Amino acid sequence: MNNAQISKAEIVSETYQTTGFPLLDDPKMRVRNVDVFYGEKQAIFDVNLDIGKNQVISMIGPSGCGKSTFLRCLNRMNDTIDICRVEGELLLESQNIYDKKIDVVELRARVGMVFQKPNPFPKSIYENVAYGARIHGLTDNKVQLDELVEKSLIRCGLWKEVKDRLEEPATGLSGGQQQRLCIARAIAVNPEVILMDEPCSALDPIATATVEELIHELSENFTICIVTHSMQQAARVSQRTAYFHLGKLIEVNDTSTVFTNPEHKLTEEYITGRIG
Ligand SMILES: Nc1ncnc2c1ncn2[C@@H]1O[C@H](COP(=O)(O)OP(=O)(O)OP(=O)(O)O)[C@@H](O)[C@H]1O
Repeated sequence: MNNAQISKAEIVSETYQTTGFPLLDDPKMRVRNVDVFYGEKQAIFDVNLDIGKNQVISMIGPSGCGKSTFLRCLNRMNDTIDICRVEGELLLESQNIYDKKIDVVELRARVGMVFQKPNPFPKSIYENVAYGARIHGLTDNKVQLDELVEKSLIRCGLWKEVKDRLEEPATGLSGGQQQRLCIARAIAVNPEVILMDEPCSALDPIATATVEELIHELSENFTICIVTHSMQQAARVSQRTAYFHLGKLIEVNDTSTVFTNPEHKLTEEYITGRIG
């Protein structure tokens, strides 16, 4: 066992009684005592959370409560912000993703990310999907790469719409198509977890419905963490919901429980519209 791993005994010895928060059997990711700082200012306070395998978990809460900051911890995207410092333990399976030995490029292939605004590369539709597979050496030849591009686009429901224009610039697609292309790009490298930061906020209701359906389908094979401002969206797409307030994780539970029978007064105030 190297330093990047915590022992099985340590994990097994955790219980709701010793931790004070709900634990899952065999979670995909474990977050323990995580604090995040921007310079002197603390944005996340002692967050503990288990993220279930092949589940969708939503992060909700008022603007500025730290949802995106927390999401970005899960694939070390915060490393790209100079003044940001993350403390605590974040495990993917049993590997500490903040260990010095971790290759961040590899980590971000395992824990992919889809952003608020669709951000295709200024390249062709084909190249957008093929790019990651190429840099990670996932295919041996052009035929395999073509197959991977096709499979990824089919999984995102985009193949029929783009198969005759694969060499055209991705920026020529509609916003909703671009976002599905970004999801195809993320899944082409076969990630285990996909992080989505308000993936539908720039989309119209029809494109939103398509992406939500896609999230539902993808959750059969991937673990998905989604930040959303829309409680309806959280209710539609996720099995679990985490409510954040002023940098603290106030409550995490089955989505239906959070929305119908929240444990904490702050959660109730938020879902009933008294905190905005
Ligand atoms: N790059 C940064 N530098 C300094 N402070 C930041 C930075 N990014 C976020 N913050 C601060 O961290 C806190 C949490 O912000 P964050 O964007 O994570 O919240 P959020 O819940 O995702 O908000 P929103 O719903 O408005 O997107 C806020 O006080 C914000 O001002």
